[in-house]
Amino acid sequence: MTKAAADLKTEAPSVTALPVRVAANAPIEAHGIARNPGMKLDLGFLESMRNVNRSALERRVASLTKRRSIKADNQAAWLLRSISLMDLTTLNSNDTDERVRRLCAKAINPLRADIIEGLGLGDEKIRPAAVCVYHPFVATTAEAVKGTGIHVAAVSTSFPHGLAPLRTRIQEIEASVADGADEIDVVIPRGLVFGAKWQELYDEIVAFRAACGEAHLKVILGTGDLATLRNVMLASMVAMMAGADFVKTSTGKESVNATLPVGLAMVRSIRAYFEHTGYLIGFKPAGGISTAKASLDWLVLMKEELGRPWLEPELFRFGASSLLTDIERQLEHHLTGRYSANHRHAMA
Ligand SMILES: O=C[C@H](O)COP(=O)(O)O
Repeated sequence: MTKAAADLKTEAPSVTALPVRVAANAPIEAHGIARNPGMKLDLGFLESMRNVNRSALERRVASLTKRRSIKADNQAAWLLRSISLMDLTTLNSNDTDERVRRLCAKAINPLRADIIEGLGLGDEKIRPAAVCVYHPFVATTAEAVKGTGIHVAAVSTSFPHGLAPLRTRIQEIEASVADGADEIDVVIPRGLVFGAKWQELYDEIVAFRAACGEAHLKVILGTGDLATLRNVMLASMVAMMAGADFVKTSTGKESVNATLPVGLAMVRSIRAYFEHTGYLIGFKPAGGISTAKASLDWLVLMKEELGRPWLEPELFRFGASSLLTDIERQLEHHLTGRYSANHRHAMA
């Protein structure tokens, strides 16, 4: 077994090997993580959330990404982990069933045979956690990944702006679930945050969660639109109180997508919610994460701020359309010392 393959095993904590503090206090079930049931909207708790110190968050991010970088020797294992934490995404106006089928084929076999062999992965299946598509491609995706363990994620609720009537947005969720989506990424109407309409936002997300049924709910905040980090933290908290399984940064369509300081603000909200309720909420940075190095920075942030459980697909995902290409190139470089052209790592 090569070092990368061995590291993959040692770097692969299971949810049964959680840090004591979490295992002792949180409702971790034998077969996974207890689903967040949500709670009543607690405006007093929101009020008690302190103002966010942006420069302190930026300093923390700088120290995490500079001083706690992953050693070169371990990078291959961590990059393999980044693949397994990925929602491999296509959200383009020119998506077609054929493109989506090709993307699913890539998800099922994300690495070239020579890279798998070079890393000594043997039968170890390294695959993205989910394929993420628009509603019209849910059925195609569900059919293409059937039996592989890859989840089917649909962006929903009038993505990316969330401005259709509520009933329409709920029907969209129901339609995606009926077509085979087991994860639903909803967007919030940003105006509800600007207007501090927390009750309305909470009620909408509760309705989204009900429409999801067993499908897991990821709530996209559109953080690049939210103007302040305090808005980001408050919107994250309302989403979790309303029963979100994950909070997600961005649609990939805002002018500013996932940034580490915003991610840190959301991660701190996840910690506050955990301390308040005992429930572990997932985090999905998405939009503009396209380099292997960026993915490692996010993993360092998660490990240092929330701990090992958030390096599992149950609690962490990258939403990314082109990250896999760069990771494959970096793995090839790790093996050969050379970079190949992007076209050798075709996506779809
Ligand atoms: O949810 C995922 C994002 O839309 C993907 O954004 P990206 O194309 O910038 O990777």
